[in-house]
Amino acid sequence: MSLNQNIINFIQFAWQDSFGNGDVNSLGSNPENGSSLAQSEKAVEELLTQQTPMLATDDHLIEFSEALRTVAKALRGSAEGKALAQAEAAEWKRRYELERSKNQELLHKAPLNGVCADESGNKGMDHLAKSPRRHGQENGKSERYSLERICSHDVLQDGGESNSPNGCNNKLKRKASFKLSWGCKGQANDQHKKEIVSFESGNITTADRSSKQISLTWETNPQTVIIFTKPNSTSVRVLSVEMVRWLREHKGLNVYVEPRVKAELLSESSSFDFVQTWEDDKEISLLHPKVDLVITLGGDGTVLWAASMFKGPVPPIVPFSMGSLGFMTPFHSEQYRDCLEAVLKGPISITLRHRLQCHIIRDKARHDYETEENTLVLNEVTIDRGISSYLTNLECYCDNSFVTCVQGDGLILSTTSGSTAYSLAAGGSMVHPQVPGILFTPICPHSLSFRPLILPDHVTVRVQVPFNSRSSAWVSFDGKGRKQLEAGDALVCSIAPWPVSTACQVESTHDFLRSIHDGLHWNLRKTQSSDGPRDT
Ligand SMILES: NC(=O)c1ccc[n+]([C@@H]2O[C@H](COP(=O)([O-])OP(=O)(O)OC[C@H]3O[C@@H](n4cnc5c(N)ncnc54)[C@H](O)[C@@H]3O)[C@@H](O)[C@H]2O)c1
Ligand SMILES: Nc1ncnc2c1ncn2[C@@H]1O[C@H](COP(=O)(O)OP(=O)(O)OP(=O)(O)O)[C@@H](O)[C@H]1O
Repeated sequence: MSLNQNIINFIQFAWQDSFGNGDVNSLGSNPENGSSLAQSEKAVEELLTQQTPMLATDDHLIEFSEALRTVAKALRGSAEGKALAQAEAAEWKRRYELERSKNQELLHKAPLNGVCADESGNKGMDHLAKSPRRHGQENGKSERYSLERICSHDVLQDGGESNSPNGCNNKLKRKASFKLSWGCKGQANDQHKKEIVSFESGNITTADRSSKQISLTWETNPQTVIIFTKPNSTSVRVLSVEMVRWLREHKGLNVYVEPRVKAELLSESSSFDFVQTWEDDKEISLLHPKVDLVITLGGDGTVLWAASMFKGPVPPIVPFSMGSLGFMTPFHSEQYRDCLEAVLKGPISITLRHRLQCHIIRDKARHDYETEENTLVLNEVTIDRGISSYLTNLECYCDNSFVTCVQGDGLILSTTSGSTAYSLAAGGSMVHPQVPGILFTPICPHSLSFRPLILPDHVTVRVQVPFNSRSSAWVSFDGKGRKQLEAGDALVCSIAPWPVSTACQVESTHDFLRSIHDGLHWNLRKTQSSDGPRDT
């Protein structure tokens, strides 16, 4: 094959892979393609090195070779990603086949063990009877019970009498207990740990695992509160003066406020010099261990603001509504005394709101230490086209699986708390804030079939601006702190280990429904009158 032919082949492969039919398997699963691509890429490199030195003025050639290098880099990245995903898929397939053949084997042996079919003639899970085994054995280190095995189909067979409804005397007594293990990210070094739950009777129920209404009970009295207030609002300013005084004089609490608010309070009266504040945002992140409660006076934006001040754990927030909408602010400011009395006494219902931790990885960063700091969001992280008039082109991956390519105005990765904010406006579902998950909502996708997704809470989502993108993209965090994403840069996002707990007026579900009824007038319609045509 001539070198020129090689270049043509290479460009064809590059074109197909980058802009072609979107078939993830097309390149990696065809070894011929892979090797021809590699040969062509090599040949192009050879050609480029064999070229007589180019004149500095030969701009087209320089541009062309740069473009080829970029394409080669993108191709290599994409092929590596695909290979990884395929290896993982192959491993799962192997495990599945192994499990299936083991089950088949047991199925054949089962009649000899006295296991019978159910009424439908099928053999349920119970036919996977094995030799007697005690629960204690599951704690052993044998490979069979390694934590990777997430469920046990095993049945204890201890020689007792059967109570089988179909009269089959199969000596099965009860199922074996087992454990399920969850991978979870630890705080230290982000190491993966396992959370293990035992199922004593061998029955999986969600009753103990589901996220229930959470109640907070103080074990010692709260002593320190921090108040965040919406700026430039006279009503907020008036209330903050009154509330700080009441908290000190009637409740004997230590009060922290923002430096701006301390100046406002001192301008009212010098008697407010007991109020504490901080110098810079770094200092406030150290306040967490001292503060028992956060109070916000404003709208949802003030709750977002308060949460953003805590880059790690966040004390419980009591949000007073002094804005127009107030999805996350159930408390009425007029009754602040009663509300705070109840909260300080406890117990209180809380909504545990998950946050997303977002991290930008720059293509030009060569070392781990060059990565940027994590940003935590309570509502969402948005990747959009900013001032560019081109479509955004965003490649999205969920763990190592390719999700899709977003071509449109952008993408919202939202928490369930944020599901009623920007994500809702872009067509995403409204989700109860205690449902753990990540909403994947496109903004004006240029495609008829791009419906929003909800992903489970354990995944890591990666959104990458491809090398062939016409423009850069912009990221914003809860509507703030815009950052540019250049071609090759990626945003990586997962559920953060530090949720935000907000106090409920009644309880989580009641408050959520109230906010969608009162705030959005959800499904408000005049009731149809009873007169008129009826089914006969
Ligand atoms: N098209 C849109 O709907 C759109 C566009 C940009 C930003 N936003 C939202 O605004 C948020 C920032 O809020 P802000 O107050 O700082 O800005 P803001 O002052 O521009 O207010 C945005 C509006 O969104 C409401 N809001 C915020 N969080 C909400 C939530 N979880 N559920 C329901 N409504 C919510 C606020 O009450 C406010 O009315 C962003 O996180 C984003 O979700 C929405
Ligand atoms: N303590 C604060 N310091 C600086 N900015 C703040 C603070 N609290 C709120 N903000 C900002 O002020 C803006 C408006 O706040 P907020 O949403 O609470 O009030 P609102 O707009 O009147 O309420 P609503 O959105 O319900 O109508 C938001 O952009 C928010 O980020």
